[in-house]
Amino acid sequence: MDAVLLALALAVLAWLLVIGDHLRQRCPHWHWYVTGYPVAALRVLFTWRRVAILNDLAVSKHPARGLIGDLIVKGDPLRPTAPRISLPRAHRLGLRVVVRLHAGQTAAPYLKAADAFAHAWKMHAVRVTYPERGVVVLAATASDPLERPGLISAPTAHLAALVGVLESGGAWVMDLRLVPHWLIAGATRSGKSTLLARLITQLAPQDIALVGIDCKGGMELGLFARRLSALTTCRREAVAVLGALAIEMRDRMDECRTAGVRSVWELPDKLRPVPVVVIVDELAELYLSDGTRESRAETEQCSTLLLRLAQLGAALGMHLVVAGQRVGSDLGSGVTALRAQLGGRICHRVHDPGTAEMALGDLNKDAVAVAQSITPDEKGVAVCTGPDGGWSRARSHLTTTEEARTTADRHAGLTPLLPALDHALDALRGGTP
Ligand SMILES: Nc1ncnc2c1ncn2[C@@H]1O[C@H](COP(=O)(O)OP(=O)(O)OP(=O)(O)O)[C@@H](O)[C@H]1O
Repeated sequence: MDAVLLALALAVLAWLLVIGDHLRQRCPHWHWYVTGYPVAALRVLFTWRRVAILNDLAVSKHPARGLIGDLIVKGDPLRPTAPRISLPRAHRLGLRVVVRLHAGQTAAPYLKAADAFAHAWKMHAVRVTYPERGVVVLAATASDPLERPGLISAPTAHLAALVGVLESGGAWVMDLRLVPHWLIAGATRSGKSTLLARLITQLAPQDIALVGIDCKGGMELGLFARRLSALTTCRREAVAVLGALAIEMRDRMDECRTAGVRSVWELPDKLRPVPVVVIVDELAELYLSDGTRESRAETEQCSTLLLRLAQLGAALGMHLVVAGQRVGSDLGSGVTALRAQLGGRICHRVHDPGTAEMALGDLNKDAVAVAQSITPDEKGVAVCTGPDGGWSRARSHLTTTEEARTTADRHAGLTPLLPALDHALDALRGGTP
């Protein structure tokens, strides 16, 4: 009987070796379950104590000093006990271990040891989370799931955009009903415009007015002009359009007050005004002043109007998606105040630590470190926040400019008219108001 079992095991092993490569390429998840996970799980179990001791996670049940005859002996206690861990449980992309902390231990040394875990277990990365006091979860991924992310689908909802894949393999959705305003940071060539293009392709078929503020002369958002209800290409125009939007907000407030409701979402469908999503590309252009009085006045107006939009817009169906290379506090206190109102954060690779700190620092210090470790090769990779306050690495779906423009053109007929914005722009450009 034993001989039969041994022969069977050898046959399965041989079969796995033969189809190993094929399985790895065609079904990486199955390859991981069958060959990677058992080895990695054993590695975790066998190395846990040593890794825990090396990283000061093990403690001794005995005091650090003892009595030998009449002598008190002090020193590092021998045989420290590692915290208890669960059996590693496999998931699609790696494994997960639950650690029960020793009494008085916090998650901080585990966060510091994340790289050591990944090294000892030969995994791509280990993420440490602490769902409750006394418990830490170590989620290890075998390879970078964002290296070659597949296309993923998710149920569509109004004002929600499926923009990419999360590190967990789930859908990365920017849902503006759940998180009304977003900040997207990233150095040049990090993937901001691709993400905005993806966002626009996802919102274009919906009953939404899109307003573009692109002070790079409209080079980026101009491609989608046919689906935009208004497009501004310089700061003066931005001030005019933001001013018109502030008036629109006041009108919406009046409508809500008259109907006795607290937000436009409580209005009957017939009366509900169309949601407006204002997309700003290169935020710094709105805040940088050349020192002249006119320019300073414009930046102050922009700052105040954007802040008002972010503060009051959510209940009035007005949303803000702001992208920029630099969003550091050096741009002025207005940017810091605006950031506090932008609940959704996305940080691609950045040049300066100040921008990563500005994008994620007030939410999670670990997220800042992960954002700073994104390399120039990882285009479209970002750290993003979720509606539950958590964060994750993610990668946007590569959307070519051509694809985004074609989609915007295809849905040009859905572009809602916002006459107040047109009038403001016409008045500024010297056209007929
Ligand atoms: N998710 C992605 N997957 C693969 N490649 C991507 C992804 N996102 C962006 N890229 C590639 O990275 C390059 C730069 O992207 P993009 O133009 O979006 O960067 P950017 O941050 O907007 O740069 P800039 O500030 O200079 O406009 C492009 O060639 C694009 O094809």
